Amino acid sequence: MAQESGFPAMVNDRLLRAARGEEVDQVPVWVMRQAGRYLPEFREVRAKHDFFTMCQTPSLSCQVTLQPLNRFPLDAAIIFSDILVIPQALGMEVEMRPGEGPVFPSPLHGPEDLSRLAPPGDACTKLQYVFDALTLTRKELKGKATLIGFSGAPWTIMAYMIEGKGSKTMSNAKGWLYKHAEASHRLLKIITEATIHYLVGQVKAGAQVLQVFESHAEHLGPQLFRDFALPYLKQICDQVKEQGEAAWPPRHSNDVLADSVSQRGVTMP
Ligand SMILES: Cc1c2[nH]c(c1CCC(=O)O)Cc1[nH]c(c(CCC(=O)O)c1C)Cc1[nH]c(c(CCC(=O)O)c1C)Cc1[nH]c(c(C)c1CCC(=O)O)C2
Repeated sequence: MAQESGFPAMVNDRLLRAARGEEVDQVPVWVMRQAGRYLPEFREVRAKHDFFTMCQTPSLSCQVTLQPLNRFPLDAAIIFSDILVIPQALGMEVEMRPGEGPVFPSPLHGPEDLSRLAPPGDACTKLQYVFDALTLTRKELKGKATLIGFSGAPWTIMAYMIEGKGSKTMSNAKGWLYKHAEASHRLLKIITEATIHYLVGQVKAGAQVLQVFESHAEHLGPQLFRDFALPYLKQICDQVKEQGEAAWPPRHSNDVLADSVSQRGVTMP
């Protein structure tokens, strides 16, 4: 594990052990959105900085990632960032509006808008700040908890890029799947390629476990999910494992991945 050598030894590897199917003394615990507004110390930092400025500043990202661990005996830290940094790296503007959530001022209206996107291979060079935040946080954790990296899954990211904000029905994004199936696959491929580079970069930077959030899976029936979500999730799992192999002992986790890929929220040991 060449990339691992620069980091402190693990004092608590409960989550890593469980992810590999090994025995653990206790069930590992971490919390969805464990860094966030419920913490007064988070709100204090947030009052002074724009959301994406916090994501883009490794010292701030590290600080708020560690805040919940200072209060609770959690077994993992999930890096403070957002799934929408991928559309940003592809050249789209995203704002985090208080009380409203994420908003894209110029979402994708039709297939002709795909020409606005930056090449996916270049996207990661713009996300160096996430890699720096991961490396810093992994060191600061001093082995007391597992560091989790993450991304959104392609369909979920595509839906945001088209809807431009949260939506109860995702009707515009679903409309693309029917009206512009070929362009939908082109967009999903772009997001998939950027995401693979991004997740491999996260592993190299110090992430020990990856989560891929398919938060909008609920809007797809089984057939649409099989056509527009599953192949891209599988490609991400296969290629990240292949390319991240030097940083990742390839144990029996492939089977876990294959089985869990159809679930909402894929955890990659
Ligand atoms: C869909 C999605 C997003 N972001 C994320 C998902 C996938 C998980 C899920 O299904 O919920 C993932 C995410 N977003 C955030 C994290 C950080 C790590 C952690 O869990 O502690 C993670 C893992 C920070 C955040 N991301 C966001 C906040 C709150 C923003 C603020 O402080 O203003 C945090 C801490 C904002 C965000 N970001 C997103 C939405 C819809 C919102 C608005 C919701 C809200 O306002 O609570 C997009």
